Amino acid sequence: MAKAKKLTKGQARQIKANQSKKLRKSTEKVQWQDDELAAAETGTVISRFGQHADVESSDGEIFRCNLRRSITSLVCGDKVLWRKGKETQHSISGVIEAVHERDSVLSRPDVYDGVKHIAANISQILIVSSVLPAFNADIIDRYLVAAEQTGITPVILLNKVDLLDDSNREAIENQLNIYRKIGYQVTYMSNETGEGIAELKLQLSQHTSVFVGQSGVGKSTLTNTLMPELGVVTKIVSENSGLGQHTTTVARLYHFEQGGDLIDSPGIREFGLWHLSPEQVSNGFIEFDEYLGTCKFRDCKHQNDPGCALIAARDEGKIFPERLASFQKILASLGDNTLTSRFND
Ligand SMILES: Nc1nc2c(ncn2[C@@H]2O[C@H](COP(=O)(O)OP(=O)(O)OP(=O)(O)O)[C@@H](O)[C@H]2O)c(=O)[nH]1
Ligand SMILES: [Zn+2]
Repeated sequence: MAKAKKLTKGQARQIKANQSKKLRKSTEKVQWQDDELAAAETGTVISRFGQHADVESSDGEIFRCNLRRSITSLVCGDKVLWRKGKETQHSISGVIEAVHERDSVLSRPDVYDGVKHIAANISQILIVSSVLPAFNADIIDRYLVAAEQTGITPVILLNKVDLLDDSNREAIENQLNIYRKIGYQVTYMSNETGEGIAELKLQLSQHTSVFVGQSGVGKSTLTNTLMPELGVVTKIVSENSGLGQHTTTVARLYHFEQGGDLIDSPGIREFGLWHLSPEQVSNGFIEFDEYLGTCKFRDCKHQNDPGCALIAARDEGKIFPERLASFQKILASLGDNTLTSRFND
């Protein structure tokens, strides 16, 4: 397990730099008055809408808040210092004063800002795969790369195991065993039979999680299985906010009954299909770490290049051929944007 959690030095540095930048920004600009400081409470942003955000107080009440102008970045999952307003105006009942340092942040490329943050303080990314649509290790690898880049622990779920049969079982199990050997946790489950659901509930408690994975693997069904009351909650928030449909497109944090939180939005579900750089792809294959940088040529493309350390490692049985093939395929696909272009516009 330890291996799956490991950050490359570059990733750790980047995360640290981003975090201290963020903290500096949020503390520098806030001029605290003593009475304001005394009245400030800690809360969690459960949803962000334009200039407003819904903050959940420590006792579980939800307050719609304005943001201090000094706050430059605020997303679902952020821990904040906030104050109740003196009176409620236009359903606004508080002010967010400052944002706590983030443990992690999910981001996506953005044409205007370079990078757009979408959710903070996630501690676990669950990559959902399934038997139908057909199990696809290349897509899992893309999600793993994206997850490793954030420093958040990825876990692999195989959903719809009720559809495993003699025609597909062996191939899928072999592939998933590769991930286990690399150090990833893999859970088999089914919304249909309930297999693995109890195990999954345990896995979700103590964490703020997101479900990612290609369309049709069963993310919505799974969310409903775990949170049958979710439909009701979404409806209440939509009605109160007056923002109607928009509320379902922004990220929102939900609590699991048995403990643990889920942050969900269509944007988050597509995480991992966004553009990746060759460096991110290399760092995302964690078991390649010790071989990277040791190829004969510095600009080795790891395809058919002479003296490629990755190819040598594969030939010596030190890395799985399936993973190297997948790595090569992802690298080769970075030029053609068929998978990423619709998320980059
Ligand atoms: N046999 C079987 N079918 C399932 C299971 N879980 C979900 N499904 C079915 O798979 C289909 C797709 O499920 P969704 O939950 O909509 O998938 P999704 O990942 O949310 O898809 P998007 O919303 O497009 O991202 C639905 O018809 C579900 O009923 C399962 O465990 N077994
Ligand atoms: Zn190489």
